[in-house]
Amino acid sequence: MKAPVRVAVTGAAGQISYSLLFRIASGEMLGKDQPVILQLLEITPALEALNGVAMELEDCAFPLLAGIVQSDDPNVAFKDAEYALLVGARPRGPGMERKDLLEANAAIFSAQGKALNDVAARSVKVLVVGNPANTNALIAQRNAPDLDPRNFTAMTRLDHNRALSQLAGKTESTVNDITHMTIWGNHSSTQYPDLHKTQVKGADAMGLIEQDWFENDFIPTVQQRGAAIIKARGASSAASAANAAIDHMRDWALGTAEGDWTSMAVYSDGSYGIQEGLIYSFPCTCKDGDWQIVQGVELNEFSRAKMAATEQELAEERDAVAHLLP
Ligand SMILES: NC(=O)c1ccc[n+]([C@@H]2O[C@H](COP(=O)([O-])OP(=O)(O)OC[C@H]3O[C@@H](n4cnc5c(N)ncnc54)[C@H](O)[C@@H]3O)[C@@H](O)[C@H]2O)c1
Ligand SMILES: O=C(O)C[C@H](O)C(=O)O
Repeated sequence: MKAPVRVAVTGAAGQISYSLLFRIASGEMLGKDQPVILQLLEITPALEALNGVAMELEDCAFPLLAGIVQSDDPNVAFKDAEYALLVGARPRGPGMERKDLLEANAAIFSAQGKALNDVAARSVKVLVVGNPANTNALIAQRNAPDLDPRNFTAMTRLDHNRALSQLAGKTESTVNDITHMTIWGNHSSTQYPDLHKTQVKGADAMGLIEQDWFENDFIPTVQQRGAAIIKARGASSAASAANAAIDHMRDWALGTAEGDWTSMAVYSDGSYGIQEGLIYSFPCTCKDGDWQIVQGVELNEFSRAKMAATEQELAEERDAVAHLLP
């Protein structure tokens, strides 16, 4: 049996975590041979609820669950963590503007970035789920100067999975038939779900669908799917978000499928002309615990314009919190 690894999860008493933690503990994220110690962070008023979740985790008697730490102190929850899933965030309140939301979360993610910098494993793999996820990841990264910026990622895997299902439905295929899906940019309604390299049973997806469906149905459906779930459920997506977080971390740790890629919001190195330092979603492959941005994807004018629009939004989000960035 391998030695246990420490997996920190924030917002651990929330809706996403209620699905996520049980799947991490059962080995779905890091493999059925990898014991885990869960290090759970919550705000002080939620510690009692968190204790209830911890009791349920115990009651599952997961063979791979080697320990549970509960805390309201990021320096405790992130201590020696090799994986950190930052799920907890301040939700948008009544009358709150996007800028207010950015600022409220900037406080949380700068404190958590500092704590990761001080106490986490040097190779810690950080996934930010809490919204606005890309900019929260940027804030955490900028507050962790001793860690490699490549350690910080944000989640667009839910958008990627949504896009797979929409295309499978349209082409009367299954998600297993589809490869090379790409989400570019921000996890927001400006994201660009791109089918120009996507294949369905080895055939070009764009040859199987109409341009009108791509532009006026597929793209807005994927962009607006989070809002559609909120409208239908009266609460934001939770189980599907947890599932995407598992997929993102599993691929990062254990590798993407041979010959395919996934979508991850990662530290831009200037690839495809995207401003360096933004946390932008690109097509990525993962191997040996590391990710690479897929190079050489050809882009037409339509794609370039969509990619620039979502880049612009991320630059504006960064600028709105610039006074809080070190
Ligand atoms: N990236 C994505 O694809 C995606 C998808 C769905 C939801 N989300 C986002 O994920 C976040 C969590 O969603 P949820 O449904 O679990 O929300 P939730 O409100 O049920 O849970 C959030 C939890 O975070 C905790 N929390 C708040 N501030 C904290 C802090 N400073 N430290 C630790 N914990 C803190 C809260 O007490 C709460 O228990 C939201 O921001 C949501 O918008 C992102
Ligand atoms: O859109 C939201 O606010 C929720 C979440 O980010 C989602 O994509 O489901």
